[in-house]
Amino acid sequence: DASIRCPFNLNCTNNNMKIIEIPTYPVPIKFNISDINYELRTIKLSDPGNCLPQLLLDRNFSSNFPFKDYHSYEFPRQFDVSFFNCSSVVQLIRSSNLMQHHGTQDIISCPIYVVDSDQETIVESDVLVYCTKLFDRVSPFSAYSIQDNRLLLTWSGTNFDIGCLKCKHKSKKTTLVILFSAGGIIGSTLLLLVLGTIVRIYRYFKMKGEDHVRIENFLKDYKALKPTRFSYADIKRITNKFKDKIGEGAHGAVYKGKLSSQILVAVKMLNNTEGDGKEFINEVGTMGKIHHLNVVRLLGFCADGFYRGLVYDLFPSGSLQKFLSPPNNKDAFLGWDTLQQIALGIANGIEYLHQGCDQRILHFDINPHNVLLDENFTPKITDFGLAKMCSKNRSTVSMTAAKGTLGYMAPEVFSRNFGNVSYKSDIYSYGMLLLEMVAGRKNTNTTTGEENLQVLYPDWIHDLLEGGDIQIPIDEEGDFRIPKKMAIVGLRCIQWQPMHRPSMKTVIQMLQGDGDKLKVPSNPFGPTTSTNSTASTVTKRINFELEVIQELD
Ligand SMILES: Nc1ncnc2c1ncn2[C@@H]1O[C@H](COP(=O)(O)OP(=O)(O)OP(=O)(O)O)[C@@H](O)[C@H]1O
Repeated sequence: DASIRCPFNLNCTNNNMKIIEIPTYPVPIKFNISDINYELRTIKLSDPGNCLPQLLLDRNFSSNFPFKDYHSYEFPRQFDVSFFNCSSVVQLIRSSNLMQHHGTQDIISCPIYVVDSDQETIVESDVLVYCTKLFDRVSPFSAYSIQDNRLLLTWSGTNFDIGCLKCKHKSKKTTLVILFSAGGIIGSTLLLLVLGTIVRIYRYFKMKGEDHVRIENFLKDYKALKPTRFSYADIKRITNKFKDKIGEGAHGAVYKGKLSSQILVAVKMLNNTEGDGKEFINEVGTMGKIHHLNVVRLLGFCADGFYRGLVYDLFPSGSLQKFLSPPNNKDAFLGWDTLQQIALGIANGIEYLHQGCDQRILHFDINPHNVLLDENFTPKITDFGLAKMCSKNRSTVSMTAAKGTLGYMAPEVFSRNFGNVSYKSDIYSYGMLLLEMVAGRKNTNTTTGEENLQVLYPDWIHDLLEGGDIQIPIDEEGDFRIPKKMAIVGLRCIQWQPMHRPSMKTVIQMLQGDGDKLKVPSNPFGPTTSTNSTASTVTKRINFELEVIQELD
């Protein structure tokens, strides 16, 4: 009766064995049926693998188990049994050559032994000399039945009858006719279903695969985003004992190195005698938070005793300074399109520092040494030792010391007479950098010796813009539009009054436009101004004390 759920399945094997499959946890259990006696209501079961204890070892029998042990008198009766692992016996017997005498083949194929838990010894023959107890169990079968591989079970309720029948096969012809008529429809439906399922499974695993890759990449990036702390020993290993020096800055030497992940890095070791570590804290604190295409990534740092180091991505092309080519050096000239892209990249980086983070970051040392270029000439702003974080709501910052590099330092940073220190001070430095990119040379006069360098107002730019005879690097196309645009933007950025300088957002818009409508700002020194009439002072980065300026814009 289809409405009655059968608590077991019966099957026949090819060699006429009757198999009963009964649900158990975690997988169903299968027995051979050796005999059924309807008068006594007994069924004899055995393990096809001839190792019933092993078969029962991992199974749990629910209360719905359809049979009970014939040896039990009340229902439901449970037996306390103990399982033993006697596999070590086999080795013992093997080594003592007792195996053949005692026919130990059965023991080898079935090393698990079951006894009633209250039985004191399990040694029944001299074959079993040593076993390890596995565990005690409550079992629906007695130890005696299990160990004999013969379960004699009984049932309550209606009788059932089983036997193995030979299935009659229909003739091939009939089968073909049926197959052709019904199979046409069913087959195509099935085919569609199968195809649909395959596509779904494929999509599912593809999506899962993509998810997995996405998560892995995210975790990798997330890990990489946080700067790692290295010990001095790590740094020595990374730089191969400081073997390859690639440069020297005001605060220490820079070495080439390699992380274990094969990533090439630049390691800047700060002079440990210098300062109170403020620049180090500044750089790690600021750069650890910044992630932008146009800002160098701080991969890690070292603060180990007196040693302080910073680990960055390596940019083998070096700094932008190397690519500021004088007009007569055509080989070093990058071309105006590339220079414009570099200018835009730096502007984007500064805009991000000014607007893109929770707090506004003022760099205070934008200059061509502090812009590194990757292999695609993508600029990366670096050197955050002088950077300052401030609230975006405040337009000005207080400052106890002038800081920056001369030639790029805004007048208000140099002297309070020129106005308030603010994000506009970075705009000034950027403007100077732009003009140097146009001219292919520095806006400082080195002819008077290093100790007496002069900062020049680039009034030659006005000559250029007014069509004067001024030398700038020339492209193959001889197109002056880009250098002209960059020059006008540069001039607007270096206005003396911070309020007359544009924001980085405007700078980016101006650089992205074709520049036709850009107005040239007036020359603050007038047409008669000599290049030597502007402020001059020492060239190195200066850091002398000034009054605290608490200005409001
Ligand atoms: N991440 C880097 N990849 C490749 N070269 C680098 C890297 N960082 C610095 N350098 C090179 O190392 C040299 C020294 O750099 P560093 O930033 O210490 O000094 P600087 O910017 O030239 O001067 P200062 O520290 O006074 O501003 C420079 O020539 C620079 O090109």
